[in-house]
Amino acid sequence: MSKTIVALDFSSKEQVIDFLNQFEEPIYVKIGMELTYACGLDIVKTVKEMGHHIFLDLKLHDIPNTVKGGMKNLAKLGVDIVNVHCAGGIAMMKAAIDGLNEGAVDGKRPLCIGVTQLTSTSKEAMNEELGIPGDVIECVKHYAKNAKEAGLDGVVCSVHEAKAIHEVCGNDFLTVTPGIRLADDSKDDQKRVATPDYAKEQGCDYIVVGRSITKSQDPVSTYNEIESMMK
Ligand SMILES: O=c1ccn([C@@H]2O[C@H](COP(=O)(O)O)[C@@H](O)[C@H]2O)c(=O)[nH]1
Repeated sequence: MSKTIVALDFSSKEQVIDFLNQFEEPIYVKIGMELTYACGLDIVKTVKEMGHHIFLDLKLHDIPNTVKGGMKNLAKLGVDIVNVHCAGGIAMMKAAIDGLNEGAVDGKRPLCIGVTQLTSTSKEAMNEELGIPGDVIECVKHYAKNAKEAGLDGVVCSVHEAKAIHEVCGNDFLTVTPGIRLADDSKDDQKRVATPDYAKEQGCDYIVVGRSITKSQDPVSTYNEIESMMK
């Protein structure tokens, strides 16, 4: 199984098909808000039929009953991973798992992971704008422990927190890490970034890579380069 999840941040089905047609083997992809809001959930079926593994990144965050109902319907799509915001709390995360179990296809529910602090959030923004004191790593570890208590399978965090999360939640608890950049890449809107080599060193289970691959002159060779750093 590949360790690199490619973020399909496109706005049309045609762009997605053109992009994926460049790859000879199935890859792991992430379908997020941009694509879902442009194409609807039908895009999941299209990408699944092309044979790719899917992380459906819709980051649910609502009252427990609503999240449970939403997850029940998402589970029926047969995707591999879904997610919620840890900030929704333990009861909400437990409800997400209940909904996924109710909607499970052939008794198998998607993995569910919790977003801790977005990789676009700096310590300063977390302290001053969000009103959460302390270091990012402390908040991320706290959210990860809540996610584990709720029965989630792992969290979304930056590479810089992955090792600490495995120490407190165990090595089986998944760390899925966006904010990945090659050494010469622009950080764009990301703040807590790292290279694929460093992600490997820190024991990240999966890395999520968007623009470094999708905007590359040669997406397949960039993908292969990144994937080889994770092996
Ligand atoms: O904390 C988070 C959670 C999700 N993301 C998503 O990952 C990709 C990253 O894209 P890049 O182009 O590689 O920056 C994007 O789809 C985000 O929605 C994240 O970056 N950070």
